[in-house]
Amino acid sequence: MGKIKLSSLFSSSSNNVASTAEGEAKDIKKSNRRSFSALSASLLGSKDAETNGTSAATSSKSATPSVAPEPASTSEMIILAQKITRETEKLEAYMKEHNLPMPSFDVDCPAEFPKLPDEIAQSRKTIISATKELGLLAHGPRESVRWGIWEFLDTLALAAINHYGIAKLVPLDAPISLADLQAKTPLDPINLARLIRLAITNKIFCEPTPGFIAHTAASKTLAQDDDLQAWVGFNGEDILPASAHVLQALQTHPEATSLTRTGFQFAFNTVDKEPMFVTFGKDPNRAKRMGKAMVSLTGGEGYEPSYFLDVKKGGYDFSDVDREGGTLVDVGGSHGFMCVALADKYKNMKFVVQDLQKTVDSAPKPISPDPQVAGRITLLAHDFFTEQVTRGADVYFFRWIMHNYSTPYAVQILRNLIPALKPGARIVINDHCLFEGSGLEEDPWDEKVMRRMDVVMLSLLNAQERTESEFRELFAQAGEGQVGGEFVFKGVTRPEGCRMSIIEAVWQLKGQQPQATTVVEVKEDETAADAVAPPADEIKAE
Ligand SMILES: C[S@@+](CC[C@H](N)C(=O)[O-])C[C@H]1O[C@@H](n2cnc3c(N)ncnc32)[C@H](O)[C@@H]1O
Repeated sequence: MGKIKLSSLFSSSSNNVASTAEGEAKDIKKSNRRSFSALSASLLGSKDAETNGTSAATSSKSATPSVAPEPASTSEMIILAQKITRETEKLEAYMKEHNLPMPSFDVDCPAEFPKLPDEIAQSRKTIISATKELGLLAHGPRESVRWGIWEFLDTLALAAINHYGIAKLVPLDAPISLADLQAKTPLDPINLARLIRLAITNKIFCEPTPGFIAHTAASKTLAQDDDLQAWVGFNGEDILPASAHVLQALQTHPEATSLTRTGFQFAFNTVDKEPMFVTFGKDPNRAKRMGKAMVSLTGGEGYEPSYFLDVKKGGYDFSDVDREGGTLVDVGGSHGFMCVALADKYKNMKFVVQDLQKTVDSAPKPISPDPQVAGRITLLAHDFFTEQVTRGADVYFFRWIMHNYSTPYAVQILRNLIPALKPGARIVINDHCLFEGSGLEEDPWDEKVMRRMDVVMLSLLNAQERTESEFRELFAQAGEGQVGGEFVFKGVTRPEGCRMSIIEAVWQLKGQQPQATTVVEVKEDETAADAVAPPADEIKAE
């Protein structure tokens, strides 16, 4: 199967939804954040959740299962338990057949699953989501709410363990007494023991005999993986305090669009002073931790750049641009790793990686050991809150950019492209794209990750993940008032197995079909460091 066209998954009522939503959007033009989710949820109805690994039994009474329905007398718990057994047997059979180590909490268990074929990967996802659902049912409504709210305490314990480097202090091959471990940390014995014992309830460390701590697979992985430590540190010490202050931020500034009035600023006393990225820019250790955390995230399952490249599985096909020797601009492209991967695959295209001066300066030089690749990639300092300087390119690419900004900022970023756009220029966004409503079409585990990411974006940046309608609306707002041209929204696709979607629009002259020309004028070269406007700490978009 190739690309999944998200809009094609909707029933015929989706057209009504889109037009109703557009109508609604016009009515609320003053509103900065537009969500069509509630509207869509009621109109769209539920899809066949079973095909996506969702529990049809618990997701929606009206879902149409693709397999024969279970007898009416079978409880939801039994349906889930049977599903868990069925999918676990499939996973186990595959692991046995391929001589792979069985998952275990044992210290010697590998840190992650090997790459699994699609069907077995789906079994694994189903096990993850169905066990969660079964657990919730077994808790019952009141108890699941009562104790669900305490999940932040698990985060706190892990954050503290990570902060004091405790995983690295526990020997890999033998238990250590709590007294000996305590001697290596500034924590007192009671606090050390209580934090570790809470972590143990999540299979992070174990206590084989009372008072002696040893590694499990998870604690050993934490001890050995620097990027994972950074991920836990960034989440535990930046995101956790920021999210704890979101309510305060929302009560004070309910519009929640400014980069300097987020939970992050309330947590770190920088309200109305500076956005998070500026705070990090002043603290190299914190900035480095966030950078490494991003490496951990983007190298993780479902986010690898290879998804974008693999055309057979729904990645983006640039062969036509390549044939013409066209140019792609990676806006906010960091150190250019996506362009290196693309240049490796497409041998004629040219690439411009744009980022802030500091990031450009710290990029590896040469950008690739292969001169054929490096020779076609230009690094350019450019602030995307100023007018685009690379004019006439074929593609403007934004990966993990739009979700960092609330609508006024995201619209400004798109508007800044307009003076540079030739007819037919493509704007390709690589970001999460949420399903409308409560995501019944989404794999439940992916839905959980994306919804959590959405709230992380709120906590740090007053930003958001978006649905297809919301992306469409971004382009509509960015094109408003333009006389000559317009953004034509092409839609959303999603590579198989990937959490990120590909959202595309084309710039075309009003009333004309897109033309494909490939004249590229790069106005500045990589040595033009002084051509960069100072980074816009805060734009005046509201
Ligand atoms: C979340 S990262 C995404 C990086 C890369 N596109 C990727 O896929 O990993 C956001 C990037 O935007 C850059 N950035 C932030 N503000 C910027 C601005 N005003 N102009 C240009 N780049 C900016 C950051 O330096 C960072 O590299």
